[in-house]
Amino acid sequence: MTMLGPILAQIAEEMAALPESGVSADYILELARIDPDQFAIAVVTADGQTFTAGLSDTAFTIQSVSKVFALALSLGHVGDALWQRVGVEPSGQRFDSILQLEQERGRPRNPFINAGAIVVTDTLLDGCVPREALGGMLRFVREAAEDDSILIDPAVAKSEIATGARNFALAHYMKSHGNLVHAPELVLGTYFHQCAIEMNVVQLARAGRFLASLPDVPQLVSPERVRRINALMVTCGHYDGSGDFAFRVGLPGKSGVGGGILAIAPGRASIAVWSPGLNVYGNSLRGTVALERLAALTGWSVFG
Ligand SMILES: NC(=O)CC[C@H](N)C(=O)O
Repeated sequence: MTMLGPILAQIAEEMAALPESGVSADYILELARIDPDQFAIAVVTADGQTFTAGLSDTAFTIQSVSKVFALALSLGHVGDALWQRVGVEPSGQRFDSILQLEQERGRPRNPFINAGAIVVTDTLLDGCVPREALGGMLRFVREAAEDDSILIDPAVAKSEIATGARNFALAHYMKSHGNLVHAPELVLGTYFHQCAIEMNVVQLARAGRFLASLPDVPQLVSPERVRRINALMVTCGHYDGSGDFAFRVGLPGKSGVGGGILAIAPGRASIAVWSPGLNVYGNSLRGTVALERLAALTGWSVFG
């Protein structure tokens, strides 16, 4: 799409002029001190072109966007057996809620809330130590992005361990129901490091190409699994804000509390946005508005 350059420039300008930018995540100290007004967007299209606007060189931790890559990897390891331990329904609750876990006997609603992602990471530790599991995860995203420079930010992982009491509560609760095989400390150590994978928007958009089924990119997952991951991104990718995101944007998407969002226009483009200020659901405020504008200006909504 030839007009994409000017469209992205226009969106970046509009985002800078928005009266509000939201608040950076406050429960992870390393994220709390990041300026919430920053903004970047990158779009990789089916013909292999990359378009950007804003701070497209600035790296951020992908946080919960990593749940998409972890899910793809886990399905490769354990296949559909995963769905015995994790559901495929939206939770309608905050990303770190413990509420449904007791009612549903330690089986998380879906793989994109924290509890579900912790189970997914547990499966990645079968037969290996955390270092190896993280190595496998990094290899996967590097291969997806065709970029070996992608790394983990250890300071953010460490900072999250320091304030991770809620995630420890979720892990221990699931362990009590037999839905965690490995020790909570090992699973969460791995999970926090996977959340601290650092990328800029170009790297993230490239890493998402396999989900958009773009031609001539590494196809790391079968078409059937790509379809299902996209379905879960629509229904669960933004926690209790998933309905709002589908309504406003109309693309499969996954957000992270670092302010990144990966959005997929199937067959057309892989899109990454970043703006650290969050809305009430804990999803990037300007990132969501930017995607809403992009979908409106391109007509890329999957709902026509
Ligand atoms: N929404 C998110 O991005 C949450 C990820 C974050 N690492 C956490 O576990 O709290």
